[in-house]
Amino acid sequence: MNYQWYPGHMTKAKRMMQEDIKLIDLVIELVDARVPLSSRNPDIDELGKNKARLILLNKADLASDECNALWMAYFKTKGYFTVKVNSRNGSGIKAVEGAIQEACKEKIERDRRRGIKNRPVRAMVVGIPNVGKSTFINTFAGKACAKTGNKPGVTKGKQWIRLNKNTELLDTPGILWPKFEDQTVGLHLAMIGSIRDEILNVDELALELIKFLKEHYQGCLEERYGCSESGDVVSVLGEIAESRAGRLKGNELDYTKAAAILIDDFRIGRLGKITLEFP
Ligand SMILES: Nc1nc2c(ncn2[C@@H]2O[C@H](COP(=O)(O)OP(=O)(O)OP(=O)(O)O)[C@@H](O)[C@H]2O)c(=O)[nH]1
Repeated sequence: MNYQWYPGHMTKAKRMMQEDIKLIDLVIELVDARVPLSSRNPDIDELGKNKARLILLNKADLASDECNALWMAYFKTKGYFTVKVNSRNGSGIKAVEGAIQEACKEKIERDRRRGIKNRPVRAMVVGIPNVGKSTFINTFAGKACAKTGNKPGVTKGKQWIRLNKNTELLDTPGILWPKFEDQTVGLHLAMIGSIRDEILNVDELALELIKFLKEHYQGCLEERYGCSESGDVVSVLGEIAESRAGRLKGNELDYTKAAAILIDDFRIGRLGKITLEFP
């Protein structure tokens, strides 16, 4: 689902997050491994202060392995526990359990000192639209997905998923709005598909993507479309149109269709594992 954010939506989302965050020990923040900076929400550090934090580089299957490693190291230096995952097929998911325990070590230790035994860690998943929150929750909860029902003393209507004897997860993720002010951020979010396509100029997006790929992932357009990559961005798009999009009336090249094909191929990983941002 795609969202359009208005000030009212943002205020409401923030209020809901503030409510939910009171109930938990750990914030599990999903970012898109292809755009780890742009897919972070500007307010999450403030909202999640005093909480244990875990960052998941989701959709790691679509991002460059080398960049995934660099981003993991980057977030580590910033003091976050980080795991790369593919929520769709479950790879990396096992490591999340260990990371949760690591990230909540202090809390577990504190409980132990106070003589509190077996109080599970409570966590919630947060992230911008389309980053994979529901997919992650479903995969992570897996078959063990036994909803615990409303708990007395906890806000009415909250459902907790008991993951194991140590961990409970709020079943509804916190939806965070993305940053908008920065043009590059907008562009990157558009490329990965987290901004409504109706409000985008797909041709422009495709030209920007071609420019980026020519510079950082040489050969990937050639491999996919058999185009030369040596010309300017418009002529590369023209070559893609030539080979993939068919002709318009009057024998004109269909640039818009070519642009849509290119963007789609990128989003589902047909151009290879591509990261758009570097630490
Ligand atoms: N390749 C790949 N696709 C993923 C992964 N995780 C989620 N997806 C896909 O990304 C899309 C969005 O996933 P959702 O789980 O609906 O994302 P969400 O964050 O809950 O989205 P909203 O409900 O819009 O907030 C779906 O098409 C998923 O199949 C992943 O790790 N790898």
